[in-house]
Amino acid sequence: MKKSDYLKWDAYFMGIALLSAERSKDPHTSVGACIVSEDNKILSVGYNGMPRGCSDDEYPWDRNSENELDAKYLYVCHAELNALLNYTGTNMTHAKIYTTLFPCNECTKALIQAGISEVIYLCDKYAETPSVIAAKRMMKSAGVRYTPYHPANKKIQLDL
Ligand SMILES: O=c1ccn([C@H]2C[C@H](O)[C@@H](COP(=O)(O)O)O2)c(=O)[nH]1
Ligand SMILES: [Zn+2]
Repeated sequence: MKKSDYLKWDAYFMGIALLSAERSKDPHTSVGACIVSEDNKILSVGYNGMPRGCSDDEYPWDRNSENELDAKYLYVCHAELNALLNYTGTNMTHAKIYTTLFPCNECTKALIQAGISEVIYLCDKYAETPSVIAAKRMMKSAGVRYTPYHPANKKIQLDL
């Protein structure tokens, strides 16, 4: 008889998003994303980080700074956008994205334009912000479903 405690698709893909988030250098919020085709093939992954050529050590990771130029927000490339940009194929129509944080309005615009049809998210801690409210509005208009991830109550320990 086959084993029954194998990793189900949703947990597998959210697990990959969580593992990708571990690559982030953001000390406050690490985000990971995994884009999956409708037939459950992984198309791309991403995490939030500084753009290529912009050193993690030189650019700021602060949240609040008197000068906007000394905070991370103007520079950091979001996980969902990185996942889109890391895709080397040609067709994302009907693909899903698993993300550890609900996408902001800017990522949402790009996800919609790329043809993503569903967003599965782990955390929605910025739900009350205009960015996420606008993101949900656009997703509704564009027919992009957004679904909270239902925890599988499965613990995986990786000894790396
Ligand atoms: O759609 C999103 C929204 C945010 N992020 C990243 C951008 C930042 O690195 C963090 C948010 O930092 P806070 O300190 O929690 O404000 O999350 C993202 O990747 N995708
Ligand atoms: Zn974003």
